[in-house]
Amino acid sequence: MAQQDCCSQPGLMLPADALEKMFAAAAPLIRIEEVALEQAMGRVLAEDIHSAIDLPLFNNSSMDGYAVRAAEVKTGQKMAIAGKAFAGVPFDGDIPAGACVRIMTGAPLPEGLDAIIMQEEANVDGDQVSFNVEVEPGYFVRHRGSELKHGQKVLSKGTRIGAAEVGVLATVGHASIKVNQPITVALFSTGDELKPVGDDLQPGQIFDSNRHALRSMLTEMDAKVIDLGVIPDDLEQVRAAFHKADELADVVITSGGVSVGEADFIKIVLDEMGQVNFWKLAIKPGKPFAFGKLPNSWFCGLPGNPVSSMVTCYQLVGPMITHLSGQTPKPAITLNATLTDQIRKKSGRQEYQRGVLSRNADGSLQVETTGAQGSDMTTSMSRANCFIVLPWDNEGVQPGDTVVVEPFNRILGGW
Ligand SMILES: Nc1nc2c(c(=O)[nH]1)N[C@H]1C(S)=C(S)[C@@H](COP(=O)(O)OP(=O)(O)OC[C@H]3O[C@@H](n4cnc5c(N)ncnc54)[C@H](O)[C@@H]3O)O[C@H]1N2
Ligand code: MOO
Repeated sequence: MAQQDCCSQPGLMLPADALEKMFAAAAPLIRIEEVALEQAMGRVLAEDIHSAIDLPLFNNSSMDGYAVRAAEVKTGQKMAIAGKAFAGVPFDGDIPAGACVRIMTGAPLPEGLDAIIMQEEANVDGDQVSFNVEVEPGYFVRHRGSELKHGQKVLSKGTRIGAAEVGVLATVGHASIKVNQPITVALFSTGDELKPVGDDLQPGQIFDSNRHALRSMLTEMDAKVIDLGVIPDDLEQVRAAFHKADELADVVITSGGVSVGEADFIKIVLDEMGQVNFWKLAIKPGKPFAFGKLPNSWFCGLPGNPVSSMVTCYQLVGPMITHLSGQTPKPAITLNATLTDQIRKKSGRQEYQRGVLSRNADGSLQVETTGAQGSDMTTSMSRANCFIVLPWDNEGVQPGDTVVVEPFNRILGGW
């Protein structure tokens, strides 16, 4: 806060301060339900998960080969093969002294044997085998409980369940789990100029692209999106859309009409129906972002310029949805990279330039901008794989300067 008091635009917050205010205003919406493992992907755990079993559940072989008593193996000396052990079909016969068991990967280690010799080191001769190596007890054995003990915590409440977590849940035998209900978002675009994609365009009209891009981003945030379409620049219709959205969802998100123009009704209706917590931030693009409270929901008003709407959705709505969903946030990864081109900038707003991050032949990271950075240029987003983040007090950077980059996460098609 001290920074912006000094030099950024008076009264305008930086994104980190805005997020702090949003999180302080809105408590997580914890509504627990039980879902089957098949429906768990993308949900947030409402409980700690403990393993119901030791893992591995039994001593088993990590190689195809021969199970032996390590002390009995002498290089080149023949041993009798007492039988076979397969994954799912254990060997349960007697194993005379000096004998071994043919074993496959994942098969339970027969009682009394303590090591595995891989088959590449074995020389089979009828029902006997000799080995090229001698081994210690435990060799190529995966021991019961070596990964996890029964009752041990494997996943924490607040974890977003991704593919790896689904794998863990299945491994430890959880067929269903308690999760938080998804955050519902009602989304609409505003603007007389906006036509549905695919319609014929009259002079001055454009396709409503923001709603599609934002719906896609929100879906990647694991929100349940209620798409309310395009609302014309008409105070009554904007008001009606707000009421409907507020009835339906936890969060209402609009794009457009949030600036200072004569057809910008968003802030007027927010003021009238609820409260404006803040409006305008010291960021570029995305300055006119609005956050507030409606009777039943939280409100985020995104600027109409396509890039501005996506940047504010990523930088502000994303963390807010994570917070509301009860998820433990993962820290954003930032990297230092050498800039290849010049960026002109004035002090006052934190900028999110779109960049392409790559590795040089010498192994160092470099980043170039996607070119012209107009906030109407959607392709500047699709060509990028990162934001080049220039702090509010930066006054331009030159080729060869080190800059901070934020690689896109899955919400923008990244990792
Ligand atoms: N006098 C000022 N004018 C503007 C300011 C300002 O501070 N003073 N801020 C500028 C900035 S920065 C932005 S960002 C925009 C945001 O304005 P709005 O949120 O009111 O957006 P609109 O005026 O409705 O639209 C802006 C632009 O984006 C196009 N648009 C809108 N919705 C969509 C959509 N769903 N799909 C595709 N494109 C969309 C719209 O046609 C306009 O071209 O205000 C500046 N003005
Ligand atoms: O914030 Mo506006 O997004 O600079 O075009």
